[in-house]
Amino acid sequence: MRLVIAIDGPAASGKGTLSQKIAAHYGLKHLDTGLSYRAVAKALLDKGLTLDDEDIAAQTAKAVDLGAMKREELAVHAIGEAASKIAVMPRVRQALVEKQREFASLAGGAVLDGRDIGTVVCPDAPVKLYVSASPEVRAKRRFHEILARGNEADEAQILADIKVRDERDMGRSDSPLKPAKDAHLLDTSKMTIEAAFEAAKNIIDVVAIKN
Ligand SMILES: Nc1ncnc2c1ncn2[C@@H]1O[C@H](COP(=O)(O)OP(=O)(O)O)[C@@H](O)[C@H]1O
Ligand SMILES: Nc1ccn([C@@H]2O[C@H](COP(=O)(O)OP(=O)(O)O)[C@@H](O)[C@H]2O)c(=O)n1
Repeated sequence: MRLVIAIDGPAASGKGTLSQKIAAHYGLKHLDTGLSYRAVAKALLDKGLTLDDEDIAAQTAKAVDLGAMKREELAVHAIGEAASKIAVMPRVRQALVEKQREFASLAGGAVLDGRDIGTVVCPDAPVKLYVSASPEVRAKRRFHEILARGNEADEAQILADIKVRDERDMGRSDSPLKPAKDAHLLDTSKMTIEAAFEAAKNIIDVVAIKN
């Protein structure tokens, strides 16, 4: 069966963790589309280039190789912030969405996670999940994630940054973050990773049986 699973949600809601578990369980490839926006931002920052020139950002986006993106290099907090700034640019999105759709058309199906997978990248996906959690819970998760990597972090600052990023991601005119009309909503605020995975599996299995 060719199963495409679209997973969207705000920063640190747990969509990446859930996507990896779902991909492993169903034997599907996984693409974290956030990394592609982060790769553009990092390339610009590394070269000391401005984040607000759409021509330069779009050229950089065209050169992104989805197969070469490394989470360890791109998971830095500041790169996430910069990514959401270049992600408002339509021509950056166009270049990256083209590559993401190509990935989604992989023979055996795939799991993609991001902000616009169910609404723009794969609007025909048979399974769409919208993963959320309160800003406070998400800030705490990201805070512990940074500490676990051996780095220092300020939880209040992370919460403030998450709120600004939510506003930017939900408020932009091109492909704003929102649940697709046919998305299943999964609020993980009070769920463990395992409980969120079980809830997602129950939703996906119903679709998988029908197909
Ligand atoms: N349901 C959950 N309960 C507790 N921690 C979680 C849960 N889901 C994810 N996490 C943790 O929260 C952090 C952010 O999760 P991640 O999957 O990277 O979020 P996103 O991809 O939405 O940014 C990670 O450290 C992850 O282990
Ligand atoms: N499909 C996507 C994925 C990410 N993005 C942008 O890229 C930024 C970083 O995404 P990410 O998924 O890596 O961020 P986290 O949720 O891991 O913090 C987001 O804040 C969005 O602005 C997007 O616009 N569309």
